[in-house]
Amino acid sequence: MSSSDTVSKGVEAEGGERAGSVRLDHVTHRYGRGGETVTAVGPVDLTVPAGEFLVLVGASGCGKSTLLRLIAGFEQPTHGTVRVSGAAPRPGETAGVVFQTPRLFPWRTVQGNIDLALRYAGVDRAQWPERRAELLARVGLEGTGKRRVWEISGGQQQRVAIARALAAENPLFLLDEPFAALDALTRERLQEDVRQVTAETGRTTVFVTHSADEAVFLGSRIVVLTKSPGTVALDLPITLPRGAVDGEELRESREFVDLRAQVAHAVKSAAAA
Ligand SMILES: Nc1ncnc2c1ncn2[C@@H]1O[C@H](COP(=O)(O)OP(=O)(O)OP(=O)(O)O)[C@@H](O)[C@H]1O
Repeated sequence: MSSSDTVSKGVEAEGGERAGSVRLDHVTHRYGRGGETVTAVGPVDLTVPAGEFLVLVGASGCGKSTLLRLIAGFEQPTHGTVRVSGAAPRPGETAGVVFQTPRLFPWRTVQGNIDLALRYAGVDRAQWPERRAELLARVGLEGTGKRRVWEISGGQQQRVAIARALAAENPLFLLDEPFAALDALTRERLQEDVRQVTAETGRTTVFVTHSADEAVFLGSRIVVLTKSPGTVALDLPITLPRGAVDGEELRESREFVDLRAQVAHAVKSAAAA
């Protein structure tokens, strides 16, 4: 692992907060103005310590993406405050973000997409080849740099999106249902990759999903939201082993199966309440 990989370990940010920590104080978000408004989330109080892998789970429309967008700084809370590393989040700077679809530049090559992210992150051009190779290797895409985006599969495109989000080395990594459109096998493979990447780099991660299985496999903590406007229905630490593990073995373990059932039940109850 290169020194640049350990992005958040021991780094202090504003106000003595550790880089990558997230804090939501009494956050509510309402879309629209005047007569037509939708309260999407809140009130939510949530503290995510640096290095944690938090998974937000809940029924469709409960406000998961809205919470993620608030943490990324894409939206401002209607009430309350959001802090990342002790400061207000800045869109495009605070976090690496991966969306449900890869959102790559289709006319560029794989490496062209990565290079754009490196440029945006202010990485010295002389370092691009090394950093690019490192990022592509990290997501298992060695040797694909010169291919066009349309010449690689959907799963590979999402790997490029992950590499791009890691390029800036921010201590916070946000993923909004990144594997929802992929087949089951690719999805499981990418889950293992994300689990490994985040464990190795120590990044704080907030991951949105509908899937109890995905949540338990990935998270060191799971927050289940109530139906809209989403509030915290369940806040559950996950104590499964986090290092290098055999994914299949983990999924078959008694503890995993029990936790998955507990989370699935909580999601169902929260949606019905
Ligand atoms: N830009 C917007 N303008 C108005 N309402 C919005 C907007 N974005 C989301 N909403 C509404 O806010 C609520 C929460 O939406 P959000 O997308 O955060 O939920 P979600 O849990 O991520 O849903 P899904 O799992 O279906 O993606 C929903 O009622 C949705 O219709």
